[in-house]
Amino acid sequence: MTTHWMFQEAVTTVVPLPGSVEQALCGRLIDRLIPGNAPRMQRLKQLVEFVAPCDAPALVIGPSGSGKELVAEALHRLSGRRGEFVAVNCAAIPAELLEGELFGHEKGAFTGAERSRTGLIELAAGGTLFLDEIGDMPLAMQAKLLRVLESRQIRRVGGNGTVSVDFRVVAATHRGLEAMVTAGTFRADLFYRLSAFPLDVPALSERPGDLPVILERLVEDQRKQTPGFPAPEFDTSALRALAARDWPGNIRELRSIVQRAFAFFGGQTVTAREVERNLIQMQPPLAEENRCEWPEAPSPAGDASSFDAALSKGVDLDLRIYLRDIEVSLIEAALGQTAGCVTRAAEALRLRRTTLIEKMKKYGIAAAAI
Ligand SMILES: Nc1ncnc2c1ncn2[C@@H]1O[C@H](COP(=O)(O)OP(=O)(O)OP(=O)(O)O)[C@@H](O)[C@H]1O
Repeated sequence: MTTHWMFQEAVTTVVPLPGSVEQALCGRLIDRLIPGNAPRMQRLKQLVEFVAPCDAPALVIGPSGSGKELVAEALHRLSGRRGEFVAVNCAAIPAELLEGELFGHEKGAFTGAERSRTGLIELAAGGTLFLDEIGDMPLAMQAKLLRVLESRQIRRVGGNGTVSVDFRVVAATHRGLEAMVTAGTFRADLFYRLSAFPLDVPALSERPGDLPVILERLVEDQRKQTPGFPAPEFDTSALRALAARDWPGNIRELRSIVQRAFAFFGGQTVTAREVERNLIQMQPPLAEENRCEWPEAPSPAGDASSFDAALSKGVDLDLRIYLRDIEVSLIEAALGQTAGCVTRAAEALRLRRTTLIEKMKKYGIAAAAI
């Protein structure tokens, strides 16, 4: 990946391998590009595979940090387009400079334009222009973008002639564009032009079952970025604790947790206790702190001698987390015995069905996965 241009934070480019080559080498490419197999992700990935080869614009919608740019990159990688993936964050470029950035400018077009410059749209020729945070694009610029999408021609700022450019637009937003259209802050015609293929990326909390595979990818990414640093290992209690959270910052927030885990627990096992106390509440681990060695996922009857032994070793116990783990183990066991039938599992646990469903949602337990 190379970074160009004045607003380096706002613009990135990726040169792809032809999708078919990667696909042949490594199985289903989309699964490598976008980890996660929750039903909504499977549908999204199927759509991406269908939509990728088309030239029509696509609009990726979803909360901040949910992976919209990853989806846009996947569209590009699977498109077979030979050009670059040029990503522009519309919210990060001042409104008065956005036109020059996108369309380029001629020498002397404005004060300080000492030489002519190719715009980002031209840079994306034969490739994909990714317009992130499209909801932040000023209305005047929206009108110009629509004209370019219709005509496939651009005019550099201060230039006389037009240049034809073959590029594909993928836009993304975490905002409700339809509401913006109603409020008059987003052009209806551009909205309909961009949303030829709307692609909905779910929040991380809507797919807790995907957390382990996403976490694995984030750990792998971090390991590549910091070679030589031992990676932490998350045990099943840690995975449950993470899956039970809301994640308002989505995968970006989970990435920060992984970075903390590398700093605090490189080469060690992370349990639910470290997740809560150190990675979420940000208490630095103390060298002399005893780590919880309680047996994980205990049987309902428990084993009094193992508890006695653990207590006599002075093991620190977080009762809340421990009891939650017991609850999760029992729910999983009941669902396992009833082949995932929630009604019968609720009967076995003497819970109301709705209570069990609420608990399954809270802990990220999917009946189908049992
Ligand atoms: N399925 C996934 N598996 C692993 N990592 C992911 C996944 N989706 C996204 N990420 C990572 O999470 C981070 C945020 O993703 P991304 O930038 O695509 O989110 P976004 O929705 O475009 O955010 P924003 O709305 O702020 O632009 C990135 O580091 C990305 O690599």
